[in-house]
Parts: sequence; C-alpha cells; structure tokens
Amino acid sequence: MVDKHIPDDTLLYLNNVTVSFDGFKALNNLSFLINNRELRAIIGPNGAGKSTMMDVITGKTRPDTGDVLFNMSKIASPGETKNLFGRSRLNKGSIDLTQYDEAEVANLGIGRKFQKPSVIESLTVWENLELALKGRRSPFESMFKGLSSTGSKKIDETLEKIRLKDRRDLTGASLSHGQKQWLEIGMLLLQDPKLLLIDEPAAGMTDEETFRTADLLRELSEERSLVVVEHDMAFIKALNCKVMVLHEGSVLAEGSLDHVQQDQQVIDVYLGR
Ligand SMILES: Nc1ncnc2c1ncn2[C@@H]1O[C@H](COP(=O)(O)OP(=O)(O)OP(=O)(O)O)[C@@H](O)[C@H]1O
Repeated sequence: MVDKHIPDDTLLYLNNVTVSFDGFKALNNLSFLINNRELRAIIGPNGAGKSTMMDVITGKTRPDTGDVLFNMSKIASPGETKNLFGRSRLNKGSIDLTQYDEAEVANLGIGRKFQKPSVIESLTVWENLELALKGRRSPFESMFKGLSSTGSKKIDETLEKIRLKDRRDLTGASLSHGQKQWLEIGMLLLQDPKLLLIDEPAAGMTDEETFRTADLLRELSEERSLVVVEHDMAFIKALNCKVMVLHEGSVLAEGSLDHVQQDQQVIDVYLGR
C-alpha cells in the first residue's frame, strides 16, 4: 500500500520491497526515500542487495512485494502523461516503477551507470556524446538530420561539466579509465535524467580522479538526484552526503559517514572486516 505521508520533496520511494531468488531474500522489506536533488551513497558488504536494489528501480527485476514509486510530487501535468505509456499513476502523481520495463524506466528519467564503462573506443569523445544525444531521436531523424545548434550547445556544456572539453577530439581508446567513466556519465546526462544510479564509479581510478569524480557528482546533484554505490571510503567521505548501509537486503544504518562508521553493527558486518 502507498503511504499517504510521503514528504513532498520525495523523488524515489521504496517501501517494504522484497525480492526472493529460490526462497533467498536478496531484498528483505527494503524501505527508503531519495529526495529531489539529493546525493546518496550506498555501502554494504558483498551480497547485501545493492545491485538487486538498482535492478528493481530500473525495471530489470520485479519485486515480489512492496512499492517502488518515482517522481512523487511532479509529473501530474497532462503534457507528461504521454511519457507514462498509458499506465495509471498513483496518488500525488507518482509512477509505479514496477509496471515498467528497463527501456521505459530510462525514458521516465532514470539513468544507470554500470561499473564498467561502455564508451565506443573507436569514436571520439564528441562522437560518443553525439550518439548519446541522438539516441533520444527516432532512427530516421538520427540518420538524416545533423546535429542542431541546440544539440551542439548541449554537448559543449556537457563536455565542460565532465571535465573533457580539451579532449573532445580524442578517441575513447585514448582516455584514462577515469576519463572514460566521466564520458559515460556525460552520455547519461544528455538523456537529462532526474535520477542517476551509479555503480562503483571510483573503482580503478587514481586518487586524483577519485576526488575529481566526487566533485563532479556533487556538482551534478545541484540539478538531479544521484544514488552512488561504492566501497571506497575516501571517495564516500569526499562525496560528503548521507550514507545508507545495506545488509542482508535491508537498511542497517543511515546518516553521515561519521555516524555510520561509529555504528557497532556496521563495523561488525562491513567496516571491521
Ligand atoms: N539472479 C539471481 N539468482 C539468484 N541469486 C541472486 C541473483 N541475483 C542476486 N542474487 C543473490 O542475491 C544476493 C544479493 O546480491 P546483489 O548482487 O544484489 O548484492 P550486492 O550488494 O550488489 O553485492 P556486490 O557488492 O558483491 O556486488 C546475493 O546473495 C546474490 O548471490
């Protein structure tokens, strides 16, 4: 059932979400909220349910029970109903994400970045971004229309944001691992998501890239919400945001990094290992 007391500023609402695989509960009554323009870090031991949680939000996995609602206070305008693929909306204009498949969820404004970057190595940075932008058009338009001046401007702005302006004509193959991650984040930004789910962005990065990535994600959260799964504590500290600890498919603790680092249960199941 949908709780009637969901705060107005909520973008994503999970309530009592359970996912079982052959009787094993990968998510076990998982409940949490993400606000508009919130940056949230998620940590937890291997097998805690972090990927399954992302799979449920993005329509890859259907929960057995529970609510997964998106865009709680907005979207009620008639102009946006065409994005909803004809399916009904719940109270306060929210969308029941469990009714949509992965492609539809992406169109509703949820972008997902997997750990391994998937940029096209033979194309330049600019061309990768151009392709991502064109992905929004019909195949006919992509084939026969060049990039509009608005499109070029969007790519320029994105290059600036992702710190790759001076590398726009280099191929994907020539970028460092960190730069590839930024490029892929840029490709997602061109879809203008309201929520970005990012899986272990700092893995394999140099220290400098790690801190620049934290800066980048903090900047991006001025305009959209981000949920970042990570194990790198220096990176989480640099994100300077609310941290949620998942364990056995539920929220074990949440709060500032300092707060969760002092929680004895968190030390026992994760940090102290
Ligand atoms: N398709 C599946 N079939 C069976 N069990 C699964 C499936 N997907 C996940 N699991 C199990 O569910 C649990 C949660 O897995 P999940 O991948 O969500 O954890 P995680 O927190 O992302 O772990 P990691 O940090 O290792 O990526 C694990 O015990 C995993 O083995």
